[in-house]
Amino acid sequence: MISLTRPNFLRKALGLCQRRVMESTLKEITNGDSVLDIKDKCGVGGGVEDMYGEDRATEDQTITPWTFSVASGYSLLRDPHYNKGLAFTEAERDAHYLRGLLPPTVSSQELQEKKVMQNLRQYQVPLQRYMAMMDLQERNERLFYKLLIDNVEELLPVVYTPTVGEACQKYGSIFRRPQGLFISLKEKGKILEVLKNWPEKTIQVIVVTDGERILGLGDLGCQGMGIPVGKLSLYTALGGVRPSVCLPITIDVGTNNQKLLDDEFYIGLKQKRATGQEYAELLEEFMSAVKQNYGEKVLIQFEDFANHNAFELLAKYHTTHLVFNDDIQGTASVVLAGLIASLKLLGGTLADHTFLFLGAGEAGTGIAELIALEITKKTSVPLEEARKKIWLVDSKGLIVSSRVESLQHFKQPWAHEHEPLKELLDAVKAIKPTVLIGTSGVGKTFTKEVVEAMASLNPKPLIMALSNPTSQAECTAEEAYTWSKGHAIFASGSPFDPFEFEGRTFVSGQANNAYVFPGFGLGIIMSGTIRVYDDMLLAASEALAAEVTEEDYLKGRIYPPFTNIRKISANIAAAVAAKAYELGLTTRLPRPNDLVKYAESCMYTPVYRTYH
Ligand SMILES: NC(=O)C1=CN([C@@H]2O[C@H](COP(=O)(O)OP(=O)(O)OC[C@H]3O[C@@H](n4cnc5c(N)ncnc54)[C@H](OP(=O)(O)O)[C@@H]3O)[C@@H](O)[C@H]2O)C=CC1
Ligand SMILES: CC(=O)C(=O)O
Ligand SMILES: [Mg+2]
Repeated sequence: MISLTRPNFLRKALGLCQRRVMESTLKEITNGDSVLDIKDKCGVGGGVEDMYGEDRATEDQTITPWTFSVASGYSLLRDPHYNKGLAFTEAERDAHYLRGLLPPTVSSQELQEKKVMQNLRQYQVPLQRYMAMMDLQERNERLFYKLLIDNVEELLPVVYTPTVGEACQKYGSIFRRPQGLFISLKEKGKILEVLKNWPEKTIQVIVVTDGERILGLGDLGCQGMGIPVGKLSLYTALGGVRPSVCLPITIDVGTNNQKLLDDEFYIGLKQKRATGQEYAELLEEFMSAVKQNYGEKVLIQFEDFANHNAFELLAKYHTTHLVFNDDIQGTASVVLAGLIASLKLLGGTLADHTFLFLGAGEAGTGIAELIALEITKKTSVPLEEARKKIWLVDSKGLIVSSRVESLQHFKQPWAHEHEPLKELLDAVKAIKPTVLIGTSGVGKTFTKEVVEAMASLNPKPLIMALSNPTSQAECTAEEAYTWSKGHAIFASGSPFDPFEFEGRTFVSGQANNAYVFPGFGLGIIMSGTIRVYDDMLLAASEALAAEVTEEDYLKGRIYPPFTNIRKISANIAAAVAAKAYELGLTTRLPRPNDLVKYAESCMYTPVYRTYH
């Protein structure tokens, strides 16, 4: 294998494509800038361009003295991108200096998968499974993704919600190796340099958090890193985006979590959160550096920011950068898909239903707005009117017009005329919703009385307990089915096991943004889309809803199983890309004829490659 080596740098074995090596080398030598970038900066045309960018126009630039070397067998075994463990063939063992470094047996990837699954299943504690999976990802990336893809229903709760929540809470203690970039206040003024320290030069998706609202677990500061890492592993496993183009980032501006500040193993800045101008300036530098380093078409997914920053960042950057807030937009698209699908069971159109939310933050108001938008697209009802079918309750009670002056801006559109009500149960009785959605981040808030009230008002109450992880779910599947006497249609943000009630087995759906963001991102990347528009979210919702089958409905679910997720992601990607082409937002031209086939052809597969 040909590899590039560099002191203080993660070693990167390339060698599968000579051209990629040369391009990458050229970027490195020129400190990440292309020759044209440098010429732009110098304001001169330069002499004859050689492929190393070493013409007169670049003479005053510092360069990194790269050397090419052949990776020894030992370092090949320790490179997670290329390691195949016992699956190296006899010929590869000869060609790549591996003789003696491995025991004699040659195993297939399938056998390796079987063994690792067997080992994983022996762990009783979910966090141990999580750590074993993270170890595998660091040891053998392709095997990690093969496991995740082939056993998605079993392993999603391990690498994602609920276990990732516990992992973030204990991240300081279980931390072994950095899996993404940490950008803290200490790096202010140097963020572009920090980005250049990442070993991969071509990045297409960044998931970034500042750790202030990790699932429903609150401020976990720097330990929120588990979330971008987990989300990006789903980009690859569920959406087929290559792992090398994914970059997890945690921005550390401190934490207000006193428990973490007092914890000797805490890995982040030991200070209270920076706010106001200091925060805005760091984020501005970050956003500029990302665009400067990776160009216009890198997708930046904001994840688990507290709502006061989340709405502001989206509003500030959606016209200048390719940004997407998963908690506001991705969640909205997934929930809307479930609602569209549920109409087959509930009857009527969306406009015929009344929606009540517990929780009026990112998820709640994001979903509410997309429902209203969909109603206006499907009927001639104006947005203002459509919003009147949607009610939200926050920590102070029902959002009503008498509260409007004191409401945050994102709640104001939902302040309808009504007497103030403090309790959710009173709101259910007064508003008489057909659909109840939990986005409060507070567990056990859909009480027996609330579910019974929903069941008394509706033959089939639709109840969604979206808060994560499981401990924060507004109610469990068992509670929803038991208290509604088997009448509820139920979905939740974190998964629940099938539940048997009076001889019938109910399989609830997982209303989680993981259904949409991987396919959504793939659609954007493969079409070279440069901005995210709401119509693309609606297209994703329609595509996901179309995947729900009669068999799913019979089991009581309004989402398809995750087992088919790669096919689903290809369809979502195609629908999103088609909408982006229609809106003129794409740069990958001409438009491929068959976007589903194109999406499938773009997908990363984790099978081992043969090394010559
Ligand atoms: N299933 C999925 O795909 C997703 C799930 N989520 C989950 O949704 C939850 C909320 O996330 P997000 O919207 O971003 O969080 P926010 O902090 O933006 O919003 C939380 C909202 O809940 C309200 N709230 C808090 N406590 C109560 C209470 N006891 N009674 C009534 N309302 C209450 C808050 O009220 P106030 O404004 O008055 O403070 C606020 O309006 C999290 O648990 C998260 O994991 C989020 C995204 C996706
Ligand atoms: C699923 C998700 O994005 C959340 O709970 O924040
Ligand atoms: Mg989130």
